[in-house]
Amino acid sequence: MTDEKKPTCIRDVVPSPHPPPRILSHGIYTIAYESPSPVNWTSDIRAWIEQYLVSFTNLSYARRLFGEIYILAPGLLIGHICATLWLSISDALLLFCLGSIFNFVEGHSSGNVSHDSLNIAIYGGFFCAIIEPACSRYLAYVNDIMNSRLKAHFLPQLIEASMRVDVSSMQDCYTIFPVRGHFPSDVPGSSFLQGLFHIIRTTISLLSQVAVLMNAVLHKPSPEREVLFLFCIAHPLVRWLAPSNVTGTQGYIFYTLNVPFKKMKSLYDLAFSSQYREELILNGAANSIHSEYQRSTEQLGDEIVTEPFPWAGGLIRRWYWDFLINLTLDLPLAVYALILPCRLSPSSVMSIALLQQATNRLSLSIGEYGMNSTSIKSLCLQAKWLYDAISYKSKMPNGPMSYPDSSRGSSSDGMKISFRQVSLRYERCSHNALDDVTLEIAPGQLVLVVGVNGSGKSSLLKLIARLSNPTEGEILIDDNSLSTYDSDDVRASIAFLPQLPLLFPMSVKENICLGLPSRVHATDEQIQQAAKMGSCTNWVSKLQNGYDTQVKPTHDIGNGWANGTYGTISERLREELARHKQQTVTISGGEKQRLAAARTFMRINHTDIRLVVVDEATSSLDAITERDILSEFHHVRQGKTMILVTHRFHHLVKEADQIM
Ligand SMILES: Nc1ncnc2c1ncn2[C@@H]1O[C@H](COP(=O)(O)OP(=O)(O)OP(=O)(O)O)[C@@H](O)[C@H]1O
Repeated sequence: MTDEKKPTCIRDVVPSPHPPPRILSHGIYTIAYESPSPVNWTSDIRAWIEQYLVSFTNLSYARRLFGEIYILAPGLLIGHICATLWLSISDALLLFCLGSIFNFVEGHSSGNVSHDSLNIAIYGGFFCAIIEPACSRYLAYVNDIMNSRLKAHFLPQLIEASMRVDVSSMQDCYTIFPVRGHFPSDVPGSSFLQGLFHIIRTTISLLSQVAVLMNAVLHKPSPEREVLFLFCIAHPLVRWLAPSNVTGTQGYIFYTLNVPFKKMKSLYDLAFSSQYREELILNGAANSIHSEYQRSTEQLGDEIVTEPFPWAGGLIRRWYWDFLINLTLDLPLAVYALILPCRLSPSSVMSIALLQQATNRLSLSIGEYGMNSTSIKSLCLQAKWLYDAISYKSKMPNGPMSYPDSSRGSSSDGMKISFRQVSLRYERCSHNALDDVTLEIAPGQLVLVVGVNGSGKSSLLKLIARLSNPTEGEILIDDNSLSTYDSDDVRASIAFLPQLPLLFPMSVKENICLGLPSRVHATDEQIQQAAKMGSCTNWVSKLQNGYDTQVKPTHDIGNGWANGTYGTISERLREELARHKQQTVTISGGEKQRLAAARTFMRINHTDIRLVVVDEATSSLDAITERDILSEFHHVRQGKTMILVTHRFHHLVKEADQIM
């Protein structure tokens, strides 16, 4: 083991093979984006084909996901498709009805009137107006049910996959589970489905509107037809070409190194977050927060702090794009009059009115299309991410051997542990946490591990539970390499009481029973016995709901929106909200350690434990409780190896078989 606490980890700087990004400034923020590479037809076409082929491969994931969703809710999905199709064409139908009404007005002025088409247009318009909200409501209803079914189907699979992720890989959780969001609002598969329907709806909607418009335009005499045609395509074309921001259509990142701003952000968190309040008051810092904030504000001055999003200043696309968009949308009448000054007739005016309506609707549809930039490619990727996440394979695969196995040398006295020149270096660390460790622990031994802070005691114990693999050397359990065993079996044989035990957001009872195999259903007596061994009985009896008290409430309540503003609720509703809030219990450090000890005893009492590890788990306990708990561990030692890490070891020296 290394003897002294070394400096904290540093990240190795790896030179990037890519050209440096382009940099923009926006107030306190620096914006970095990649410039589009110059056009190189051969490589561009090859890249395009490669991309297409990749999308094509990923298409199978999308097909699979869609098939799975169909099986979950066939009737609802078909209903969803029908409602979406109707909503897709309803704008075009309305446009068609409007065109018919204009035709009627035109015909009226030229004496060529058809009342039938007028009736159809009026009834058609009414029908569309009634059906559209009904479809929208039906879709909202279907989405809710679909989301519940998707959650019930995919979340257990994702949770199972997540539990296969080892400790160090879990730090990249967002890379492994890009489909995972906030519970319960984000539903795996839902954004895929919504994206798919969005593409269907906007594409059909745009095509049908353009078709209706073209049909109207093609019936006009030349050159009126050409001018109208120009207007028809000009606005959609400009909107399509216009970049969404000043970096073009490129993605970008932004960051700030502004010191006063960062300080203001921290102070803001301190001022409004409940977790710091007690410490702030105790440290007498509560009164200085606002003056510190004031000072940082003055240092920051008039700097722009608005985050650089495309709709904020500094990132907005060049002014002429907006000018062109408005020109093609709002000024057809003026341009029309300019080009055809002597040709204006009542019929032309009708055409312009129709055109104006149509371009407005088209503009809305294009805006909707652009707002959600889902593409078939990204849908396929989403489906791939979901299935990749579900089929995640651990970086530390389980070995084939079950544990314990008496035919392979597992003694009934407990676990035998051997370290052969083991070193451990954590990822992105500059120094070893353990250096060339060789040790031998016989079955049933009581071993004390002592050492200065940071010398690697906890790391050594975590290696035995295979929370990480050694960088060098080998660990043997019962004379076989640890990696040849099924890690779940080995962990099931270890009761590990960690240094900083965590309480889980469950009841006291569930906290004690966590870790029992699902086949074991603990009775109240068994729970109370474990609690007694962990010295919990006294303080649990003082809790309002005893063993059913929720530790760390989940706070699954909240207030909604009123007139578009969050949180504007009356005093009466505020009281009602408070009434449903779960009571928060304050648990001291020592009580946490007792509860964790009770959990360990529960495992020891009801599962086949062969190694007990207690990693400085009594540091917050008073002397009497520490003695009681350690003597309980002593009572259950039979048939188990036991490793204790402690700084207060003198009274244990007599009983220890080994001191490391
Ligand atoms: N997950 C981790 N990632 C990176 N470095 C770590 C990690 N865990 C521990 N270390 C580093 O490894 C070294 C050994 O830590 P470890 O917790 O094993 O020491 P310890 O002897 O148990 O300390 P203490 O007595 O304070 O509990 C320390 O330098 C620590 O900073």
